[in-house]
Amino acid sequence: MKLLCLNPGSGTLRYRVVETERCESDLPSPDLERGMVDRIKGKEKVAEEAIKLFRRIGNDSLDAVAIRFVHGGPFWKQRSREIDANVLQSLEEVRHLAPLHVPTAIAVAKAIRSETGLKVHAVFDTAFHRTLPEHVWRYPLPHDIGERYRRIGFHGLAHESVWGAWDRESSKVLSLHFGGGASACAILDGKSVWTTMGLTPLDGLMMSSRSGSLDPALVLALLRDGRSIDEVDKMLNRDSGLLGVSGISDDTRDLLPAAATGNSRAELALQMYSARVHECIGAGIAVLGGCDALLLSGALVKESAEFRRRLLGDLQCFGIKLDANRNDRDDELQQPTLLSADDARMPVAFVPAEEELQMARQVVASQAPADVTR
Ligand SMILES: Nc1ncnc2c1ncn2[C@@H]1O[C@H](COP(=O)(O)OP(=O)(O)O)[C@@H](O)[C@H]1O
Ligand SMILES: CC(=O)OP(=O)(O)O
Ligand SMILES: [Mg+2]
Repeated sequence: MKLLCLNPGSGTLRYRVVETERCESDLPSPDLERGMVDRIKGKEKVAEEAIKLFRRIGNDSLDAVAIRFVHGGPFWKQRSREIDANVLQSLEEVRHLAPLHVPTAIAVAKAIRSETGLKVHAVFDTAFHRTLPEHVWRYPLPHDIGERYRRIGFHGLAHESVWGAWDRESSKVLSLHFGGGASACAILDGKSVWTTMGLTPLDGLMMSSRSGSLDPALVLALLRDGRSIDEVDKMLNRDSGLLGVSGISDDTRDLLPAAATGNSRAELALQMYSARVHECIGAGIAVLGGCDALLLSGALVKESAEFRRRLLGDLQCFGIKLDANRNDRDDELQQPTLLSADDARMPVAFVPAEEELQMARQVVASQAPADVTR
């Protein structure tokens, strides 16, 4: 099956055409066509780009389309599901739980469905985290709040694909993904056992325009001080993180040079981002009881040696030591690349997050009769 995988993130639209019969093979990339529309915001624009792409690739050369849904709503434990009007309605109901993602994915789904009679699959970024143990997924709230308000976890496509591309002999893996959103995932023998995002992808690490974790009473204080729910939602999701602190940009391609030329708010934003990553590396290692490999992925670490140094350069207490020659390169990392020194106690590597390939795998897996997530 020739599947067009569309991945609308918080800052980009990535796409890839995958021949699904080959997506599990270890042969050189089963790529037919792939790419990214960068620096794109707003659901209408993303949907327009998706349609342009679909028309260019051509209805006749495709068998189906898959769209990444960051929040799966009632389907969050499933790998994927064919979209129909009922599925779309259920996903509409969780648009507020991932406001940077779900409304856009819905707009893309509607646009593609109005263009073609091909099957369109929603692929869920949450399924990998269905193995979180209860003491991790449950919040310390009154017990009868139940499962509705629980940790779900996101970036599952990225974390699972990174784990799958790494040496599967490693039992304890800490995966750190840095895109517009950022999260960590502790993986024990291939299963997600802890992750920093929660009920929504606003939780955990500081991000490009998202605050990450805060004192929950701060949200109450903002509301009590007269801001509306929508204003607070916008502040936390769109006006915070690197953008809010720096006041310049949500993009490390702007902030790193600004910090280098003395912009103190750009420097502060980058320091705060790294400090939260340091805290979560400590937490992840504690959760796993050690760590056989620390794996980095995502656009922010892919081509910036300096950013990787900021994140990991000062963590020798954990046995983390970047090798200057391996890390300090100007080119974009494309393949799994060891970054740590030979005498480091903990291997550190960059591993590309093949989210679109993982989407194709999830569509295939959920069509198999034995699929456990159905
Ligand atoms: N070299 C780069 N290419 C693309 N994005 C980058 C790069 N360096 C930093 N970024 C930041 O990373 C974000 C893109 O991350 P990515 O994971 O591709 O997208 P998304 O978060 O939309 O999934 C951009 O919004 C931008 O702020
Ligand atoms: C889950 C999430 O935040 O995704 P992205 O990094 O693609 O915005
Ligand atoms: Mg992304």
